[in-house]
Amino acid sequence: MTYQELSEQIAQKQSYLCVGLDTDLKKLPHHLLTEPDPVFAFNRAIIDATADLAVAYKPNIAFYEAQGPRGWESLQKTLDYIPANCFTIADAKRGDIGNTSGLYARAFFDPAAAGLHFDSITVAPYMGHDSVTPFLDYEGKWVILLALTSNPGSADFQRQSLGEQELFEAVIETANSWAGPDRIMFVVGATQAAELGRIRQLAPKNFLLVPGVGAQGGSLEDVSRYGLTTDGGLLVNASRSILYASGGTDFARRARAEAVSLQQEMARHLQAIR
Ligand SMILES: O=c1ccn([C@@H]2O[C@H](COP(=O)(O)O)[C@@H](O)[C@H]2O)c(=O)[nH]1
Repeated sequence: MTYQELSEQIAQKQSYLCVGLDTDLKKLPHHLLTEPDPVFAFNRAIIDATADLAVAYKPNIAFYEAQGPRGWESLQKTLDYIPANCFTIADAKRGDIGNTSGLYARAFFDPAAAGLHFDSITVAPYMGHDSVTPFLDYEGKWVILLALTSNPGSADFQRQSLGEQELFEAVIETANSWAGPDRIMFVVGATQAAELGRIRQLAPKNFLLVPGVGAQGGSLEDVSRYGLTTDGGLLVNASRSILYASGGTDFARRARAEAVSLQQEMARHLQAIR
């Protein structure tokens, strides 16, 4: 999906909601456990309940890898089920020396070589340009670099001062010399909304993937106020608050209600910046 198409989806749906598919077998409603593939059955119901409200889906790969080969099968079926007008994110946080990154890129971007067909992947920037560019070799695919993450440990390295800048700012500035905002996004935690003004100065056009509303307590209002651009410019992720709104047979209906509430707030913020 291109920058323009993503921006159009946001305008059409009046939403910048990304539903995180952090599907944990231990948290699935009991009635699904007799399904041949409970993880896929759950994801399919969540996607059916939210596809008109979400512009993106983000399976966190750890939840699938932890299930072994069955997990990869559930992931492939889930990815195939996501509607074409939704942006897909492999939240895999990869990155290694160039030849290894090339294989990670193939695994997530290249169905012709037995890989998956995600639009984008999250990448840790720590190993530098040659660990990231192999992902950019795939025309039309996106890299989402970890910049300022939502967790308390983000202070350990990302907030370290490098003279005039902090490390996360250097990540954004340097990565923006590798490719344009049509290929690179940054992860900025919703719990870091206070830094969004500075981040927007360095990355005025890049989309930001913002996890941390809902279960981690980040504020959608603050993120929207400082992060929205006229192109949209945000993908705000919620995983547990949507997926596990109910553990019963009404889980999909309750998930939808959570997504509706986020989408309605997003529509208000989008209207305010027009
Ligand atoms: O800084 C980051 C980067 C990634 N994540 C991931 O996003 C979701 C958040 O899930 P919630 O249940 O909505 O808290 C999860 O997959 C994380 O691994 C993040 O939270 N923060």
